Amino acid sequence: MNDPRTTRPELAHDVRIIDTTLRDGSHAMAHQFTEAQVRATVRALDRAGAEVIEVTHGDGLGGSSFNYGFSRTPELDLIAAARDEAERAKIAVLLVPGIGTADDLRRAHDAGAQMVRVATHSTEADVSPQHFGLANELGMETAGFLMMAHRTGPEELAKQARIMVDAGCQAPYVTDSAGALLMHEAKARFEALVAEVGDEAWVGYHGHQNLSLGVANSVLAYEAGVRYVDGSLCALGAGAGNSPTEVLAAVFDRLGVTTGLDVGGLVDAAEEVVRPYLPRWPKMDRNAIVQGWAGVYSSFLLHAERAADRYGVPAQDILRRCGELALVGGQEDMIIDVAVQLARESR
Ligand SMILES: CC[C@H](O)CC(=O)C(=O)O
Ligand SMILES: [Mn+2]
Repeated sequence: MNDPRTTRPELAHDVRIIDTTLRDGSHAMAHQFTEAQVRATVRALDRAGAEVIEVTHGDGLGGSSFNYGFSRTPELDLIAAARDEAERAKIAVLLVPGIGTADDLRRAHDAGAQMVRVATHSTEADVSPQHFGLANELGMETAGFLMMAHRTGPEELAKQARIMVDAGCQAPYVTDSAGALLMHEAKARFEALVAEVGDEAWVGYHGHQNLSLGVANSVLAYEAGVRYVDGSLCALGAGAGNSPTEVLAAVFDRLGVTTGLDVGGLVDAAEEVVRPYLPRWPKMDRNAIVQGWAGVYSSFLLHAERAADRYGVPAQDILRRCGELALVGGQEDMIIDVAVQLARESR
């Protein structure tokens, strides 16, 4: 019988930075990327040495919908455009089982995607095996997001990573979707995953800047044996954004940790390519800080701000209530319920 476990890819550098400007950044762009923006961003990242560039609707394949927000440009067109522009970089897609389907993954692969990151809530890895199986059949590289990792302790998170790796995942991730992990909490999770699967798979870290700890946690991650680290140009991502790719490259360079990235090229890409199309610079404003503080899924930010306008209640109150209710990714429709409830309570 075949061992379903795959071998992890060789690393070209000490750490592999995966850029998610064109996927997590889609949340901050309200999913309005144009093909021209995607092409220009891929070109700049590719020239600056990016090894992997993720391109998908913010909520992953199939995310373009009433619940999550419609894409301006079909994601398959964006994936194909990215593939067309990238001379060296691999194009990755994200898939949340239940939002995206096996057929979405086949179509993304046909459009040029070479890697898939399968994302589940941090206690739900058991919904991922069929997608890892398909990715392995298609010959795609794989990674697995254990989302909202602050809500699951190190030991349980490591067990979830084990489920993913046994299903063919090459790199399970500590995914700090809420940007809530304090440094000691992040470190404990990195160490637990590295101890559990580190002989067979790479461990990854995906950070958000809501409490301004994405870059610091990335350094701790590397020190703990994590080898895939996510970033976004200009931090473009949900909530206060992701760890900025250009800052990660500069910090790792100062530490003597090789990434293969050209810091100057990335700083230029951030300023000259991404900054001009930013609807707003992702930052630690009141609502984003509340997300990190209350442990709320970063992707809820724009949904909560829209509900705040519509129902006349502060977005920060909506977000705090989402935290109290322990809502998870996929429960975006509950944000409206929360806003309606808060509006009633304030009458
Ligand atoms: C599935 C969407 C989500 O944005 C994935 C992610 O980046 C996270 O959980 O932080
Ligand atoms: Mn994210």
